[in-house]
Amino acid sequence: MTHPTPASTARSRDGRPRKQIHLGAHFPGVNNTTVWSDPASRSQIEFSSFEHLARRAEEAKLDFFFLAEGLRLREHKGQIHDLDVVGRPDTLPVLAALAAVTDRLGLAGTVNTTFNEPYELARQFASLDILSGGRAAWNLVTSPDAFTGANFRRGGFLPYEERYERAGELVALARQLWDSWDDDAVIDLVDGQDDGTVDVLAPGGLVRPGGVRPFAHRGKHFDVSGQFETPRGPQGHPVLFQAGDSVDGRDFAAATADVVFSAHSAFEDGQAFYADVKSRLAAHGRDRDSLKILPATVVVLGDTADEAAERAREIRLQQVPGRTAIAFLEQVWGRDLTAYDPEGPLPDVEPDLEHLSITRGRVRHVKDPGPVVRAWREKAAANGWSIRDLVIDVTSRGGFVGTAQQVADDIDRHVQEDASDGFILVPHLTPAGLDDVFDQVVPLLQERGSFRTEYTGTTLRDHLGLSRPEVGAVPAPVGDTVAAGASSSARLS
Ligand SMILES: Cc1cc2nc3c(=O)[nH]c(=O)nc-3n(C[C@H](O)[C@H](O)[C@H](O)COP(=O)(O)O)c2cc1C
Repeated sequence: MTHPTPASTARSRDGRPRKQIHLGAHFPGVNNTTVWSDPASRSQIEFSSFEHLARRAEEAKLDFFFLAEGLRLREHKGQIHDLDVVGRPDTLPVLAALAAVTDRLGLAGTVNTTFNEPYELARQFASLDILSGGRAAWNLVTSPDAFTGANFRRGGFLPYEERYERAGELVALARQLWDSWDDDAVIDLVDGQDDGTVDVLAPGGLVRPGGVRPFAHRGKHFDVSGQFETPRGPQGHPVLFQAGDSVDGRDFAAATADVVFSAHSAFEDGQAFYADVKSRLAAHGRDRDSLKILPATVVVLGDTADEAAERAREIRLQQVPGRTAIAFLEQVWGRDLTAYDPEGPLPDVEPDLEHLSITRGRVRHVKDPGPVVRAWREKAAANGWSIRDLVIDVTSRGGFVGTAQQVADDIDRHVQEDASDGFILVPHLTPAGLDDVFDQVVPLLQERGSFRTEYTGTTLRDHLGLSRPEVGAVPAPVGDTVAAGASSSARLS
């Protein structure tokens, strides 16, 4: 099922061939991971910011650039949440623009499966794959909340338990659309020769008889039929990422995804998640290497371990100023806590169960705050912590903190010992926050033979060691799928 990952003869400590590390560069969204108040931070919306991170990631030979998505401005107590930056552009135009200024870097975009239609998404990602020469990836997310859904044309939200059902039908349908074109469907008009190669990018004009087939599908969530407009991309199907953590999410990943974007970056937690998700693959007839698991992580470097730890502490203090700490507690307490001093003890009032959705849009709501509040009070009392100290602790994302050598050792250990297949690196500063990782840590990973020194392929599937799907190799969507029999030999318009 998979290509061998780029060759290295080096072996890991237990004698297995050394696994090759996969690395992505995450362009932060509008949350407080980036210290927006730092003078070194730039715009979250100007193209130069995206371009900086993408160019530097490509120079460091990373696998891909990664964009998250938020579809509605967050609100807090009825107001736009503006403690961090507000507003961001749509994912796909940004990636298309980056395709023009990069050459090999994969371009991964998060796009929701609940609010969009399969034809639109299949066409957009096939187009990105074509424009980028085979570098497109789609991170499938399923957030179904009504607050976000109200922005969409059908008020388009779903019952929570149906989100993966719709996602599964949508992706299977997208694959059917991508497969409705043969790789060599277009006859090259320049030389008119049938040389049997993938001719998607040739200046074609004639469709080979039978090379493009109509589709028709009637299922629970979609009832569509027609002909797909966009030729099959260089990768056949864009690489599919999945981000979702529940049992349903893990099964969906095992059935569907090429990459899982996870939050399990700590070593033991990572190993448990890795074993769990990989063990689900066999039931879908897939081998372990056909799915890569890449947790998000942050890296803080220093000349000594102590210096790095000190810097990490400073970054956390910048990420969680007093007002942010209070706003975070208000999400759990469901009430206004602005009268409390963030440098003082936790609020003595109890949570207001009537108003738990005080914050709306891409946040996790605590269903029963009682046990959470009790545990936090105990933790704060035991450590002598203020509100701000506690919020810094409970919102910590862990990550790698140390000298470049220590961080390289640690990243490699996680990969060689199956806590992950690599990482999606999240910077503290936008857009230059990963420059020191590229300059100092990546060369050490390269020296030990765990990370490529040159790209050996042209597509993201090549970088990740993933096979290129053949036409028709994946199952049809659940529902009535009309076999794509009748052929089209019409001239392309
Ligand atoms: C690491 C990670 C990153 C995510 N990134 C996004 C995102 O950028 N946009 C979004 O709408 N949802 C995002 N999600 C939310 C998931 O798509 C999903 O809606 C959520 O995790 C609930 O699904 P689950 O119950 O299977 O975990 C992310 C989830 C995880 C675990």
